Amino acid sequence: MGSPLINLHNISYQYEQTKALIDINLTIAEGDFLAIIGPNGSGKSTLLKIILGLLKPTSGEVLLFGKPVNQFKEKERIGYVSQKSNSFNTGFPATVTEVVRSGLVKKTGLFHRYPANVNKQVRQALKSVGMDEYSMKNIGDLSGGQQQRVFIARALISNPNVLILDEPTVGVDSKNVKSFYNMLSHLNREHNITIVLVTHDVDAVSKSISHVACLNQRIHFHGFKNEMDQMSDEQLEAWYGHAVRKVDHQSEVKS
Ligand SMILES: Nc1ncnc2c1ncn2[C@@H]1O[C@H](COP(=O)(O)OP(=O)(O)OP(=O)(O)O)[C@@H](O)[C@H]1O
Repeated sequence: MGSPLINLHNISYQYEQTKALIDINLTIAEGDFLAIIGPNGSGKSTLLKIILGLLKPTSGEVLLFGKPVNQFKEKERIGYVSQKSNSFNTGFPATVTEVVRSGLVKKTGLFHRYPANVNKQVRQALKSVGMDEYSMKNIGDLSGGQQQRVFIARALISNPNVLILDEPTVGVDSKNVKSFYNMLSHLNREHNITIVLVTHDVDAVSKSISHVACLNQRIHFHGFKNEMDQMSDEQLEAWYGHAVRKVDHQSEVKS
């Protein structure tokens, strides 16, 4: 196991009326590709916001690279692509290059100059998501999946160690979901980027991930993805809140 990059200790979170998270303990290590899965309203987005320091837990502690989240200053080490990235105003006349370059703003500040090698950095980021041929296109002229790749390139331009994605395949048509997850797998394996994502595509994502966390207010399972198959029906029911039936897609295809 790689060194721990994100540690959550006894995290709980309460919105005014709703208990969203209860006593979450989770360690994400260098090199992990973790999918957080769970039914609607199970606290997935809340958990990501707590990791990113956008919400302060009601109780518990978050450590990023060994430091408490409020003392962690190297924000560029964690890239984030929110669920709403591709609801960006696509009528806005920005090229793919401009969108990716804007990922450096948090590093340079609004009124600072971009570094001299910015064009090379943009090219590398676009290449790593398979979009280098689209650099001069208008972002509004791309498909949902292509736009999402550009937003990932924007997150990658500051060379993060960790990439956090909230439902990145919303807006990606089903035939492109597989190649989208292959691209994330490539970033994880070849560029050594630790990936944490929230998704509902349990089946499509399962070929790419190393770990899975099943969340429904509490963590009902966290471990290697092949161990998830050993969850008992009782554990599955407790997780989902109602009876669930396991479907083996492999045997469905064979029979
Ligand atoms: N800003 C908020 N104010 C009050 N309650 C909220 C707020 N955001 C989320 N909640 C509630 O907290 C719970 C967890 O919500 P969260 O968005 O984290 O779930 P989720 O698993 O990401 O859901 P989905 O899969 O539907 O996106 C839900 O019951 C939700 O209604």
